[in-house]
Amino acid sequence: MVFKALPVLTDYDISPETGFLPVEPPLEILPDPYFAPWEETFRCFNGLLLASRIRQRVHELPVLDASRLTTKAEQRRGYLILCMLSHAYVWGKHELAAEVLPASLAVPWQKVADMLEMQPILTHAAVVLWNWRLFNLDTLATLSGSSDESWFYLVTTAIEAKGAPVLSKLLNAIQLVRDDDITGLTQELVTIRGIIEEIVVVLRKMFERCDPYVFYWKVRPYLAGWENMAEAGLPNGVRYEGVDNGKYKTLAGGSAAQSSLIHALDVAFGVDHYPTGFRPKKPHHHGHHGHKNGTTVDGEATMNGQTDNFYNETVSGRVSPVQPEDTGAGSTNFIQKMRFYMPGPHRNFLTHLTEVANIRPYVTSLAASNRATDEEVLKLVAAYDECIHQIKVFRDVHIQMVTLYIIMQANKGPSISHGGFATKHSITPANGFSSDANTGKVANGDAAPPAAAPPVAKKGASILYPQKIIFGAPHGLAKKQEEGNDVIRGTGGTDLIPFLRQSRDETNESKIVPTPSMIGTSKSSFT
Ligand code: HEM
Repeated sequence: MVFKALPVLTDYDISPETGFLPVEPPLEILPDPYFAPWEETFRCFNGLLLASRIRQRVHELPVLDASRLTTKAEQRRGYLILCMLSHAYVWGKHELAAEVLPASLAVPWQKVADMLEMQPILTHAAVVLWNWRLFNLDTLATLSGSSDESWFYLVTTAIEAKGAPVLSKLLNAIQLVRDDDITGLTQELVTIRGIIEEIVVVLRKMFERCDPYVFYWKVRPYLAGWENMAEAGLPNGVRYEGVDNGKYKTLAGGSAAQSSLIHALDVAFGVDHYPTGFRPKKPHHHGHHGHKNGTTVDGEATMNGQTDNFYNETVSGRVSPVQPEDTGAGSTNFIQKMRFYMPGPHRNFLTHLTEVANIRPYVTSLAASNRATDEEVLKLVAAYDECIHQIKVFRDVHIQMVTLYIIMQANKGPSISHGGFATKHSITPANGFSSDANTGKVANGDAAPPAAAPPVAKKGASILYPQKIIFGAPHGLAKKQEEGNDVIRGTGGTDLIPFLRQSRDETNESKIVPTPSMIGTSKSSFT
């Protein structure tokens, strides 16, 4: 039998030791003095943001040529700087959201994103993979200047580090399936289960030092992208001056849903995800399966090893390199959409992994064969199911986290009526804050810098940071609580908690021997 070659991690910018994290700590400064204007602005951008001076400073920046960032490390540093400065610029502080991003940020941001095969928007890669230093593990940058934000990123970075060794083990497991080595595969799965368990231990650390209030009101607004952001004053997204003739871009904000690590687990274990509310009922796994031989890779487009392949838009299926158009309850699952925001080589790795993933069909076919009651097969099935169970536990804990950090904070409301953010009427020359949305004059009466009359949201946008009405928006799942209606809906028709629950349930239902979900599906458990 001819097998497709297994991916070699290093071909995809992945290290067997550090996984999707770079082996060397990210650069703390760009070595070429040409980029000093960026570094100098970056060094003090938290203070500039707090003083509503960041836009002014950006207007003074020259348009630098990002092609002078020659190494990967330099490109990642440049990308981090431009992500942070651009999100600070667009969302501002006590300012209306800016609808136009000046060329000094837009042009090099697009350029460096292209070099990294990414998008010009704040991503998991920017704030988690390339934003740390080894000083008891610390971040290089935060938007809010808070230790809570550092912790939020660092816990995620630590998950990437803890999970890194799993990647080689997943490839080993795939090889062991090809070798038809049941005992070896069982051992490998037991080790993998242990690693996923450790990931969950790290995940729980989020509760220790990231205050939900600070996260929700001070950090999350800045992670937002510009998709489904009409209520925040960006109905069409953001125009990047000097890029694509200034066409509007709508891009989702940063989310750990972009973590290639979690995607790799789903792909390797054949956990499929469907658009929210569109999920085929999985048939019982015992007694039948869709593959004659789980070790064959050719022709297994969906690799879930079942007969329910009628739905072909699964996450572990192929991923288009272009941005999926439908971001809501339509045909494209949100998790799949997140691959668009990963570094190119990592995204390509997941595609390759999809093509060779064979564990689930193999285990499924054995469980349905006349060897189903052999002790070694029973052990294998148990080991596989325990891996799935740990991924499901990860999602259980994650749902609790989202409930505490988002749903509960949104329900409670801010401790100061405007949540620390200005509404349009509070931005007047009298209060001394920043620019006037309608005239483009800065608050002290001086004319705005000529390069850019502050590009702001349209007249009439009255809510800058609409946490009070948007649930879940910053990661691209805008949620709007309809008046007189208890249901929290996403503007794309999706709903935050149902989406996460479905993802958790899809995991649980991937077990060969079904067990009920640990957390009930009743809505009341989360409200
Ligand atoms: C305070 C902590 C966290 C909050 C509030 C949070 C919030 C969210 C939200 C709102 C979503 C829905 C999709 C979106 O809007 O992006 C999501 C998805 C997701 N998050 Fe988190 N997250 C947190 C921490 C983490 C961490 C540390 C990880 C680890 C990698 C993680 C991994 C994921 C994944 C993989 C998804 C996709 C859904 C799934 O696979 O089931 N999250 N998160």
